Amino acid sequence: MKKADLRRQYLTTRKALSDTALAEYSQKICAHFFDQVWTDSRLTVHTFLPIARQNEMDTWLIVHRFWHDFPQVRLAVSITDADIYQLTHYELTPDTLLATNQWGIPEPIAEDSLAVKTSAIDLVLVPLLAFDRQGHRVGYGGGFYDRFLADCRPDCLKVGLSFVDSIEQIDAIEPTDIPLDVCVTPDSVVYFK
Ligand SMILES: Nc1nc2c(c(=O)[nH]1)N(C=O)[C@@H](CNc1ccc(C(=O)N[C@@H](CCC(=O)O)C(=O)O)cc1)CN2
Ligand SMILES: Nc1ncnc2c1ncn2[C@@H]1O[C@H](COP(=O)(O)OP(=O)(O)OP(=O)(O)O)[C@@H](O)[C@H]1O
Repeated sequence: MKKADLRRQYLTTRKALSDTALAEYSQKICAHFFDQVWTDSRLTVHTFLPIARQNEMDTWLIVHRFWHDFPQVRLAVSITDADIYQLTHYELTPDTLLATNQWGIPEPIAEDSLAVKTSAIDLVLVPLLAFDRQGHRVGYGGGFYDRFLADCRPDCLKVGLSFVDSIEQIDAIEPTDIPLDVCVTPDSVVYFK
């Protein structure tokens, strides 16, 4: 199936999720991530912060678990520059003030935050709408994560978080598409290599 069709279909599916289902799926994904994916050698972890109106995975559950149980881990989140399709990264602490951008994404305020270099990131939690058996993904179509992941260290672990199971195959994969290493769903953890 083509990316544009998948995007439409899975945006509709996700927007129809009840608050109860959203909370249950988010809790299951969070539990699988800590039980099966994260290891304590990964000290700088990048996450997205959820767009509430898009019913994205509630990554705040993961953030709070890190703050509470693993305070040695440095969390990083991005500011999105839509003009150049670039993400720049900053530390996220319990004291970080956030402002919501035009897409409903909570972002730190650059002047008040410590910058984090892409090369320092050990693990990235990747937002997606759908993924396939090879680890390819479909996002909102901006190519923000393709560019970001291309700049990450080769040993940086790319972890997709998905409410749905893998589909057979995403068509028309481009050379710029960076595959995931692993994807966590409410029911399973899928490794691609
Ligand atoms: N939480 C989160 N942060 C993220 C991403 C993401 O997918 N999730 N991104 C991943 O790359 C980047 C932002 N990408 C985006 C690209 C387009 C739209 C957008 O056009 N939103 C429309 C509605 C889209 C629709 O419903 O069809 C809007 O808000 O009006 C939003 C975010 C960086 N940060
Ligand atoms: N490293 C790159 N350099 C230049 N263009 C790129 C790069 N990566 C992706 N693109 C372009 O960005 C566009 C959107 O890519 P794609 O449809 O894969 O987005 P997506 O993965 O769904 O979105 P996102 O990464 O924002 O979640 C494509 O036209 C692609 O060619």
